[in-house]
Amino acid sequence: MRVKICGITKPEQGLAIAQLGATALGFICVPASPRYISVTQIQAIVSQIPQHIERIGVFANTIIVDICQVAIAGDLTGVQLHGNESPEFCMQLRQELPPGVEIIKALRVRDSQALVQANLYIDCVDTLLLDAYHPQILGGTGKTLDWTTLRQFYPSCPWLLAGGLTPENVSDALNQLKPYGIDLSSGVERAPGDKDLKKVAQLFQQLAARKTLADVESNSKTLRAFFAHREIHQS
Ligand SMILES: O=C(O)c1ccccc1N[C@@H]1O[C@H](COP(=O)(O)O)[C@@H](O)[C@H]1O
Repeated sequence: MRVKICGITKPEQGLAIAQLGATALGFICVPASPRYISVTQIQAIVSQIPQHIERIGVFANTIIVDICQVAIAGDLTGVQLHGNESPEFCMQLRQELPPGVEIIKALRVRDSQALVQANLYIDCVDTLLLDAYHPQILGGTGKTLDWTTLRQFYPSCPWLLAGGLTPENVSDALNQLKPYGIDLSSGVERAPGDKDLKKVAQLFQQLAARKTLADVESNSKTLRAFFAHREIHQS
């Protein structure tokens, strides 16, 4: 599963989080956010982490030329659009970004209308991300989504679940939904931009425990099928 830890501001925390198992690190490029970092700070973090870790810049209502400049200078593998970017904007951005840079469109889910809106983006982005709606704050709110409204959400492109995920509630969320990946920020923090490595470790322990359980279930299913098959052929 893809696991993005967002709002990294310190190189040593970025490296530790990558070593704990994150597949992607997120950098907030939204000046109003308490987690905002400059492209120079992004470069300092990126220089410390292994090349296979995805590097996602988070933008909101930023002009295309500025997104591209940060994507290139920061050696980003993807950009996350967390504002009111239209499908046309995403298509235009695709033309301007270096080839292979992932476009993730975040939708802040206020009601089921947001899920209808998601369909409009499927052909112009690589991945969707669903976050909670907050009237004043764009992201990093710690608010959870109403997961029951997402049970029928099966878009034809990969999607990430975000919004108030924590080591405590991640299992509950994944028992209800089957996203392609998850994205956490404030749920693994001591303060905005200051990640709590103990919480990050707890998160990966939870995910590992779920994987072990799934492996055991799948092995016992295989064994049951094997013995059933043998019984038929021996009788
Ligand atoms: O984290 C921020 O400060 C932020 C600011 C502006 C846009 C997006 C932001 N973060 C994104 O918010 C979600 C969920 O965060 P949380 O887990 O509920 O704290 C995540 O996708 C971040 O990329």
